[in-house]
Amino acid sequence: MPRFAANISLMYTEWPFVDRFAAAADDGFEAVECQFPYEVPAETLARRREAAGVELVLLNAPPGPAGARGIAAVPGQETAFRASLLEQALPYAQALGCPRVHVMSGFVPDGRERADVQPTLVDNLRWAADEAARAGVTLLVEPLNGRDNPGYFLNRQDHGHEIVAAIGAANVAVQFDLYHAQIVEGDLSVKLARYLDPAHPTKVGHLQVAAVPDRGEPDAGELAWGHLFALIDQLGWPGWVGAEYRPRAGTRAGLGWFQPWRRR
Ligand SMILES: O=C(O)C(=O)[C@@H](O)CO
Ligand SMILES: [Mg+2]
Repeated sequence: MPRFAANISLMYTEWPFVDRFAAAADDGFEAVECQFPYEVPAETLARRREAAGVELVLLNAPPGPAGARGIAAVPGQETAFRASLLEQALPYAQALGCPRVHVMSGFVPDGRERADVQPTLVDNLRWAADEAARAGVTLLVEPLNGRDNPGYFLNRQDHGHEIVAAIGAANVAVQFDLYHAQIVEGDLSVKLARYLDPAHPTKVGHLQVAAVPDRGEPDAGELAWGHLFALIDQLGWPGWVGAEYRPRAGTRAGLGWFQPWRRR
């Protein structure tokens, strides 16, 4: 049965960030994920995570300068990218026992084409994969929809897998967020079956869900959640499914969808 991790950057915002591990644990989550944890010292978060008895299964590398959505595909930002990985993302992952780091590629700079900047992303991630392997971390690239993120470098699942193939490292994979994938390309059942197949040459390292179009709880909107969760189960997905949504009317009020999947 799918194992869900609460995204404590979008859920549990009624609590201060450090209290969200315990709030999620109280609701039966065995794991959480987060976006950018860097405002709180890693040691504080590690203590709070451990006290709550939940795993942290995913965090994001720093997004870069104000307004940026990552810098890994931005030519000229290589030094900043490497520093952010070595000084922030990997130390936080290690302190928190977090095995996955999502590296955001960023926006295609004005006047450039995707093809021009792709080598920057591939080179940065090849270098980063070696560093992450030493820390026992898998790096993820996530296609985001262009309606919420106009100009973002990576939008499609097949492009994510092309990037992972070009990097050619065992610890780089795609973060398959069904919310973004439905908006950009649809055909989710076929794509889940294709990319979660263990025989597929490039891997998915993490799944995420939210309703479309409102990015609320995975219990409404245009996707058939019963079908999708059963399919993820049938396909034998061994990983986590991040509940990365904005609660419509309070986190606890919206947890009805999770009750059949609670394991504690
Ligand atoms: O927006 C998403 O979807 C994510 O997974 C975030 O990590 C990007 O900030
Ligand atoms: Mg996501």
